Amino acid sequence: MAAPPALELTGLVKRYGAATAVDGLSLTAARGEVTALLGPNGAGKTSTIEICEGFRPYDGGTVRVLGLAPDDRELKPRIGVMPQTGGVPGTASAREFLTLMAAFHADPLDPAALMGRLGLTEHAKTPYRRLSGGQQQRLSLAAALVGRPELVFLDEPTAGLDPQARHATWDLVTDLKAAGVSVLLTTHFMDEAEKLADNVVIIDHGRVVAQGTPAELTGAERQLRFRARTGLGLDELLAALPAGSAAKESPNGHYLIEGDVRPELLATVTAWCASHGVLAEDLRIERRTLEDVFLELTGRELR
Ligand SMILES: Nc1ncnc2c1ncn2[C@@H]1O[C@H](COP(=O)(O)OP(=O)(O)OP(=O)(O)O)[C@@H](O)[C@H]1O
Repeated sequence: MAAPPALELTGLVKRYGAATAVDGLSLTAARGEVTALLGPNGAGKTSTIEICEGFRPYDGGTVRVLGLAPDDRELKPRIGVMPQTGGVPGTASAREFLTLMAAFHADPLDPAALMGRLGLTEHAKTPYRRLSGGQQQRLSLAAALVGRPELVFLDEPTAGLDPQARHATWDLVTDLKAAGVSVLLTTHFMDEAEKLADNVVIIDHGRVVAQGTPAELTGAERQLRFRARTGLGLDELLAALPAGSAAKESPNGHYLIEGDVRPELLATVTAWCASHGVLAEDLRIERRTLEDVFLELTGRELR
């Protein structure tokens, strides 16, 4: 029988008092893939991931992690968890903490090698509370990986990291995937999701608003975008554009022209703007980004 997916959530509901943080969320994360939960602050990403880790009760739906219930004791040694903050005693050094974590596992990675990989060797004896934010983050990541987990949960693994540490973390996630490890990560950096994820699940208000590979979500077509005052009448512009083009304002003040984006189309748009006294700000031709997808789906910016 085929191994169950890394994660299978159906109709997940989580309430905090009267507020519904996760509102019927369903998703499947395949084994050996990197799945990114992408969404703005408060979308329900942390609640979802903590439910999967077995740290939070939930109010409805079903949750299967490697085919098991999240509170199944058999699951603990098979998953690695990097929380958003905390989890390490302030007085423990990186070496002490990782050695302790390694002792809980049957076949752990070598803590010294892992610290080397994550640039923590120099700080091996420093108490956790004296480490910088980025170093604390990397220690949490090391702790999540030391037990050679089959599935790793990374909650905003690069929040607050400098670009170098960010790229080192990305390399590590790529290596995990190459080693066959399944990864579920949360992020509000769309470039992170685009770079790392096989499967992106865009979440807003506790619901899945879109999911697919980055390429499926963004599509291959080029488009033209600009910002200008709200309420430009687009019918006349559309009439001047080649057949099959589309022009819309969504959300207010953000204009999107879709179609066969060639030099002539750009010239038509800029000429129309000039004749209407419109300064097209941030005019750009590009492929859609996940940020654009989010904006179109929700009418809001991701950050
Ligand atoms: N323990 C709690 N008690 C009450 N409300 C909570 C609690 N934890 C989260 N919430 C609320 O639930 C909603 C979802 O929060 P959650 O942390 O899951 O979102 P998130 O997508 O991870 O956001 P962020 O990117 O800011 O971490 C938010 O409105 C938040 O204020």
